[in-house]
Amino acid sequence: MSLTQYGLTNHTLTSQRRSYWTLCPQHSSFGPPAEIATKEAQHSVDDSFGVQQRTFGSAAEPIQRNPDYSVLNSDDVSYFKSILGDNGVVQDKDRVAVANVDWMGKYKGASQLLLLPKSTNEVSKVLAYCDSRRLAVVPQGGNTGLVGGSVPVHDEVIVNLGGMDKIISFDNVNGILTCEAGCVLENLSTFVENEGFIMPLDLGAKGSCQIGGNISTNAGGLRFIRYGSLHGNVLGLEVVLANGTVLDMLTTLRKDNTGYDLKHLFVGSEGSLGIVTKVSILTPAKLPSTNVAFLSCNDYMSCQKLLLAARRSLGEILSAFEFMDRQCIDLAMTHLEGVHNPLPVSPYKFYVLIETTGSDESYDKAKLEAFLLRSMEDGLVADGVIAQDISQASNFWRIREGISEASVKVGAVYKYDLSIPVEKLYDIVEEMRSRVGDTAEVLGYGHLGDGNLHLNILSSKYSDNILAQIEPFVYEWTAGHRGSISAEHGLGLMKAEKIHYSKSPEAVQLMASIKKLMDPNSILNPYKVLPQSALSPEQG
Ligand SMILES: O=C(O)CC[C@@H](O)C(=O)O
Ligand SMILES: [Zn+2]
Repeated sequence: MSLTQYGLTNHTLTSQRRSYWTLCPQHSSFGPPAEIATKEAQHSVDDSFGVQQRTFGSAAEPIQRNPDYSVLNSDDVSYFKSILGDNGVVQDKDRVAVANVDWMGKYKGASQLLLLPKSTNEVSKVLAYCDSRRLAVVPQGGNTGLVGGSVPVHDEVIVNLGGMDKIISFDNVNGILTCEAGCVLENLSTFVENEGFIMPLDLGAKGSCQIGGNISTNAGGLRFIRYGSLHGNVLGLEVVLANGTVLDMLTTLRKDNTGYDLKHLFVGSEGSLGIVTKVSILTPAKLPSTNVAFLSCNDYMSCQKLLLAARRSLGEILSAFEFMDRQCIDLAMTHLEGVHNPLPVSPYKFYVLIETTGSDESYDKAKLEAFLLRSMEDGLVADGVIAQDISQASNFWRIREGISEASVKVGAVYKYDLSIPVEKLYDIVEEMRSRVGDTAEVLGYGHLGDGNLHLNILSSKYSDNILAQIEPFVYEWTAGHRGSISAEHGLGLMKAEKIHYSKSPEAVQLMASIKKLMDPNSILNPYKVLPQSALSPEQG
């Protein structure tokens, strides 16, 4: 038995990951890619503003607009212009339309106003005003989310942070970056790499997503297995609260046990408690040797065993362990340009991408090669290839990172982002396949090393029938296995009413109390994260 392509050249694969979701050319620092934004309109029910929209992928009836919110008027617009200037207040229908819709074309609001603040002070003035007028606000970063969290549901004012994109400082002794929230992740990556460091997170949307949005959604991504979550890597934040108060928690200290660590409230609360305006984040040292292998396995049990073996054999140099089923590879080959299957000889059931990153090139290579040969001898790996150069490594990553992008090209996609104990993780994919039969294609992939499954169900168009096969089954099954219905994408609009599948009534009630304390007029990102019933005035 041997690897299809075996042996590494002297290439060191350091910056092999390119960005696949690019900046929106029209708006340079925010919004989904323009071609996606245009295509999105095909799925929307109604393109006109001010009409209640129905969003797809949720079995629930459309959420009614809360009549307690004020309706935007011309005095409001004049006030915003006095704070942000004419360029910071966008009413142009085409530009607002881009910000109203998520990149999948699934969630679409009816806002008539997009605000582009350039400083914390401007965000503070905008929020203080909106709070006093009770105008609802949706904070927005790169708008690459998957749960409808970053677009309005009705006529909320959109506050996009893309204009706040300055790097404030970099401590190159400790690797601590301080920057504004609107910095695009890929730009930060390039910046810190030039200083000899890397960002602790990496995701397919890096070319558009912004660090403030990453923090607000507690984005996980491809480096989680090695560097852990943003709760660990974010050292400090500056946040503007709903009433305009600026909360300065922008510490760069590694250790600080003075009272409650409030920053954690804003990591993952999806802009519902405040708007993140500045960030300090720990960046790990960039290591000189990176290797990427693309492998196939005949069954899911082998993938699991391979993960355990990788943890044991590769230890600290393991930096990614991603898996995808055959359906994902087929999808990627059909819809992504310029990629090829590195293992085309026979179709396997599962594919695994393993990356190692370390400081000793010959040691790292030898370790990975020995591990792969042993895994083949043990029957865990059916076939495999180690990237010989940067372009091969890019191709491997392009396949894995491109699945999400390819999935929206089919027509309709129902996306679920689940944490499930690894030994059960693929069971739900198979059960889902037998439920939907040939009415939809079911894909399973994700961050196996973190127990995070991305379950995508694809069909040519959205249908209530298919949705009824999926929900509530997917949530009940996950809850029954003590999993999480949102591993890394957040709850947004899609799952706000489903939180009870993963959190106890007491926990939801405490969250609602925190929300009411911090945003008593409920202006920040309404209809998202928490169920409407928990936030009603009668509750608490
Ligand atoms: O689109 C999805 O379902 C997953 C997106 C992203 O989290 C990924 O890991 O590729
Ligand atoms: Zn993911």
